[in-house]
Amino acid sequence: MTIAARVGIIGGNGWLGNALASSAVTKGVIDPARLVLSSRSGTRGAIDIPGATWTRDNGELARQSDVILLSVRPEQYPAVVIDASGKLVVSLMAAIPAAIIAKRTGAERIVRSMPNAAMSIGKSFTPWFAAAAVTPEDKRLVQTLFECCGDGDEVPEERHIDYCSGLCGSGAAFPGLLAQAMIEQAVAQGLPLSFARRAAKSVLIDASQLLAEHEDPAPVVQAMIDYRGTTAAALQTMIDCGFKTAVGAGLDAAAKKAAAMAAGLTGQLR
Ligand SMILES: NC(=O)C1=CN([C@@H]2O[C@H](COP(=O)(O)OP(=O)(O)OC[C@H]3O[C@@H](n4cnc5c(N)ncnc54)[C@H](OP(=O)(O)O)[C@@H]3O)[C@@H](O)[C@H]2O)C=CC1
Ligand SMILES: O=C(O)[C@@H]1CCC=N1
Repeated sequence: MTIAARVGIIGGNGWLGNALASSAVTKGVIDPARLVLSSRSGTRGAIDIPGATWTRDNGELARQSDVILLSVRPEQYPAVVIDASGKLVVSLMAAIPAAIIAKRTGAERIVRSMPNAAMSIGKSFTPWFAAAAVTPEDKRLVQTLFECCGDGDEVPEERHIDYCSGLCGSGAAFPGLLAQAMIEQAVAQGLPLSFARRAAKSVLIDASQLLAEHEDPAPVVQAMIDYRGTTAAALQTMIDCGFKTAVGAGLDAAAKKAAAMAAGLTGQLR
């Protein structure tokens, strides 16, 4: 699908906004002549998108766009004042509820999404929630857009997006934490740092592809436990030490942080 609508991205020079814009143009999904990007400072280190229009004026961007993506940080959103009445607004922002976006923009067709940092390498799985007024055609557009940078899927309730702040948005950082823990342990055992880094990254980037062959990771883990060897000992000990509890607490913490960020901004978002 190519997107015929005019698309505007507020925060188009940022990590996610710029990744989405450049992937959509590179894949031929958006014609750069129908793309407007805004920021306060200009392109500033962003990937150049020949043919796209840059502006510092979000009002102008809104006037020139049928679909408006909000890709500023939550704390920057109070300064973004636009009239998007009758338009589709797609938020990439953590924390900010759809009702607040609707009230501030005048739009009824609101989508909230939760990408992750891997959008910059075309590998973000991006869940999205659509408010009641969003049309089936809007939904196809949103899914097409997110497929430019990986994949996506609709979630039935808005609260799932806040939960996905941890599962999907923050989740991209979890393998790094596991790698770091493995490296620190290996170095403590006297292995050279460069060796430990190669070993941990190989496990997390290459060996993890074992999962790609299975829809459900549970049989992969179970097969290792059933083998009753060193891997089973490692896995069971990690589980007994609270691995699953720690993961659950981390996911809950991300969702709670999203709620706290939203509550902290309430006064500024009237
Ligand atoms: N990065 C991530 O891993 C994830 C981020 N998100 C969400 O995505 C959103 C974007 O994040 P990310 O791309 O990382 O953020 P960045 O800080 O990289 O990008 C935000 C951009 O917005 C621009 N900006 C700020 N204020 C305005 C304004 N008033 N008008 C126009 N542009 C403005 C900034 O540029 P300038 O200073 O030049 O104006 C900046 O480059 C956030 O809300 C975040 O919660 C969600 C999931 C994962
Ligand atoms: O860390 C953050 O706040 C952003 C939003 C969700 C994931 N990353």
